Amino acid sequence: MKILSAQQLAQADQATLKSQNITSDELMERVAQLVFERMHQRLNGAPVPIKIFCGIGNNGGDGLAIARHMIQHGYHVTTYITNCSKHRSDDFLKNYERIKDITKDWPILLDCKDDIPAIDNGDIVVDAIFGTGLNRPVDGWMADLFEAINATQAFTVAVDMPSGLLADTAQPENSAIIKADHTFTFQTPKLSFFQVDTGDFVGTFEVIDIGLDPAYINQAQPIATLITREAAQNIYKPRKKFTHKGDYGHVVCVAGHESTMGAAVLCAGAAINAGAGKVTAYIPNDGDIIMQTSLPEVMTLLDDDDHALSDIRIPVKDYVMCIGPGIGQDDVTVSAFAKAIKYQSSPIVIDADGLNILANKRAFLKEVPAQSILTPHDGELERLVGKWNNSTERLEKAKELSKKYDVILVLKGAHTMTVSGDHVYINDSGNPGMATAGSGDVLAGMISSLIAQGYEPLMAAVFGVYIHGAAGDLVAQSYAHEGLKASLISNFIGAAILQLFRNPEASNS
Ligand SMILES: NC(=O)C1=CN([C@@H]2O[C@H](COP(=O)(O)OP(=O)(O)OC[C@H]3O[C@@H](n4cnc5c(N)ncnc54)[C@H](OP(=O)(O)O)[C@@H]3O)[C@@H](O)[C@H]2O)[C@@H](O)CC1
Ligand SMILES: Nc1ncnc2c1ncn2[C@@H]1O[C@H](COP(=O)(O)OP(=O)(O)O)[C@@H](O)[C@H]1O
Ligand SMILES: [K+]
Repeated sequence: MKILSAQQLAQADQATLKSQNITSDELMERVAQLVFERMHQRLNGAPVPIKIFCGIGNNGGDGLAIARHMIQHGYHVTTYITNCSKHRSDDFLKNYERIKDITKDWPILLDCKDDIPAIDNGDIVVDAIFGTGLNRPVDGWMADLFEAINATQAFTVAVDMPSGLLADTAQPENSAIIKADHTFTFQTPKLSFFQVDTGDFVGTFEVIDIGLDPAYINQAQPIATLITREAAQNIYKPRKKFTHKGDYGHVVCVAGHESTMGAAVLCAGAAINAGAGKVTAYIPNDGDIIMQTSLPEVMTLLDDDDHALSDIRIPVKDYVMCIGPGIGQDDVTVSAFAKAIKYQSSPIVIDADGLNILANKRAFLKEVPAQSILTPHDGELERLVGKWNNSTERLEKAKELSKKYDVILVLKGAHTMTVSGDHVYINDSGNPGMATAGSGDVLAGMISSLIAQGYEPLMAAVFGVYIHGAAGDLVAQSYAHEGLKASLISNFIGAAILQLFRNPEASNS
């Protein structure tokens, strides 16, 4: 699913008015009707007090139109206008008149801190103050109002976006933002919904298709793409009947150190579980028994050193290298790593200590083959690109690194972002149970496995990340977040691929 910028959405809005020959007021009415229907479906006429806060732009106009529908359906609605600017939009003013025609009274105007109404924990708050038109930080009494709303337990529903949140530009520190429990967002989700410093303000969210001009949406270059189940289905490559293991590639996992052989086992195991034809683990000599007893399907190549990797020689043709899980940073290993990546000419996957070595010895970055995949968590990313002040800057720094060295970055987190030049793919599967030791090793093995099977590196990363999260989601259904561990994610890779094509209704029955 495309993620468009606030500016693109405003253009889509204009294109829609033209192509569908409707007025902006009619579009606002359509939007309000769609939000109202969803709220009505859930509330089912409940006599709960609903407090709708409306700004004076089009987001406020939406709020007023939603309020009107709710009042007409017998809901207990109080409508407030936050009188925060002299510039009232035309469609706000039309809806301001219309609601008065129904209630025979004007909505309550809020002008200062003293006007902020009491909000009870049992109320429902609808936030229609600011949407994509926010153009400066919220301050003064409006910030006090946001704080008052956030301080209550009242269930808060945001219209299009939580007010105070920017859609796709850097959010200033300590911004006043309404913390929504649920957000009805229009046409496409916004980039800030997926960023670690802003995503929590959105609560759960629902994308409402408001019927914006398909021609505009189709040609628009998205600022990011959300990888949903449907997107993952389209990337999957089914196997052909007359094939053999040679068709599914060979992964060599260069991994492990005396106290971290588990990382090598997890990485190689995930490479096998994700479908590679053959997997070899290149490990310190003492790791042989551990690997061979843990994973009978995996072959081993042993380093001369018992405890660490000291000289990585791989006498095998045509393989995909995955290097880094649990290798440590002993001096011998750093030199061996440099030599190993220098001899690679096709894309490899670099994770964990492989990334830390690259951060310490930046000259090695030039030796990384084009289109290789680097899979940093935020600690590793910071070592590679330096500190950032906000998520927008984090993403910009990652794009720069990706372009400078022609590599693909998998920025791991709650919504893992795969960055290739200016293209960003945001993952929509996974859960907090996956924040557990070794789950990154599993991901690195999976992505290498997919490259070995013929997926282009970028698609291997995007699809691998999705299936990794989906496997984690299946594990969580039986083991809860707490019981989820890395080896279980690996064991559920096949189930996650099956689940991609299972009819969700059939699987519930
Ligand atoms: N495109 C679509 O798909 C569709 C969009 N639709 C809806 O329109 C929404 C966008 O509406 P919008 O452009 O009128 O902007 P909006 O968010 O109401 O805010 C602008 C107002 O706020 C003010 N203001 C801003 N910052 C402020 C601050 N910090 N503190 C105080 N004031 C501040 C600013 O005032 P000014 O800067 O002029 O003084 C201006 O008056 C969008 O989110 C969606 O809900 C649908 O109806 C149809 C389809
Ligand atoms: N809150 C979360 N929600 C979804 N996925 C998560 C969350 N936290 C971590 N993950 C995923 O778990 C994995 C953790 O990787 P990493 O930090 O490298 O672990 P390790 O180094 O222990 O192997 C990543 O794929 C990341 O996206
Ligand atoms: K809002």
